[in-house]
Amino acid sequence: MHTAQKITKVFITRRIPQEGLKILSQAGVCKVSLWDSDEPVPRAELLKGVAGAHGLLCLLSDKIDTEVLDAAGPNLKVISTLSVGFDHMAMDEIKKRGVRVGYTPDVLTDATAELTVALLLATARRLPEGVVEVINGGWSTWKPLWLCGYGLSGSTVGVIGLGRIGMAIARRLKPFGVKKLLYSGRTAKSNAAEVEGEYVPLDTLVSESDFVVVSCALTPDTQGLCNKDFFCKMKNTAVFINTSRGAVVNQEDLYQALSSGQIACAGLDVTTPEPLPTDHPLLTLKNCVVLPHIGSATYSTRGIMAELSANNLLAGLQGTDMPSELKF
Ligand SMILES: O=C(O)[C@H](O)CO
Repeated sequence: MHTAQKITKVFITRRIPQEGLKILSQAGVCKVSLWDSDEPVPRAELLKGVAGAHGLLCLLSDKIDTEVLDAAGPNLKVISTLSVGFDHMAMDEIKKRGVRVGYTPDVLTDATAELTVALLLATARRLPEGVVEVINGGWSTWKPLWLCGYGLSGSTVGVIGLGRIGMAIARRLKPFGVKKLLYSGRTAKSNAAEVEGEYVPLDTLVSESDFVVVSCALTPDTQGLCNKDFFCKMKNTAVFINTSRGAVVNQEDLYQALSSGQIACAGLDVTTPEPLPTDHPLLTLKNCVVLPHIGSATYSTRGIMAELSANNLLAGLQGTDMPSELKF
């Protein structure tokens, strides 16, 4: 008599790079169903797809809350997110249910730091405005006072959150001739000496920096951190950059700060919501550069993220050590 073999089920919430899918199919230990689209899985399909799954591979844009966990049911052993951020998941509920979580730190640090530097320079030196002027005929001649911006040489840069990505940003900015590098966060960092980083209270960072770069995780402590009070303390000539999570910023307050000249300009790779509606007031401002959350978007980084999230998932299914397990 045959005993029916228990099938290990995995649900993947989006089309992901082939590198990850290959690892899962070659492992031959699970039956994968995939929401085979570049667009987000509709909620009803997510709830259906996850039902009875042992493993879930999700993205930062999927809200993994009690409803999803209930829909998955008691089989669920592992959630692997294709992201370093995990603010989209109800961690308390996940912990209560004993579900392990994998994520993708380190592998996207360089790409995200690179993008942050690119966004900072594009914003401070007004690159998008310049490109538009060339296209629309606004470039009449070389003009001494036209399209001037702000340079890094001799400046003070303040990094909020000198973690893996914050450090990588600081390392890249220093060679531009940054005079002083301030940072703030929960604790002083022992490796800050490498970038001559000075640990200061947030207020000091905000009021003394020419460039304020937000690189902290979204937590209850950092939600809405960059608000009216914060922007009022910044210099009128200061540049504000956020590549962490949109909800760290109060966008109405940022709009006021930018439109009133309280601060010089802002570059955002993250917003609330994502995507930012095309009629959002921030998009009417010339001194605000908004990117569509592309910090980690290099071909190679996304491939490596997919590999890591597949390996995390397999380890979770098999009860072995994950390459990158989130300890919470
Ligand atoms: O959390 C992450 O992984 C980033 O925001 C995406 O690049």
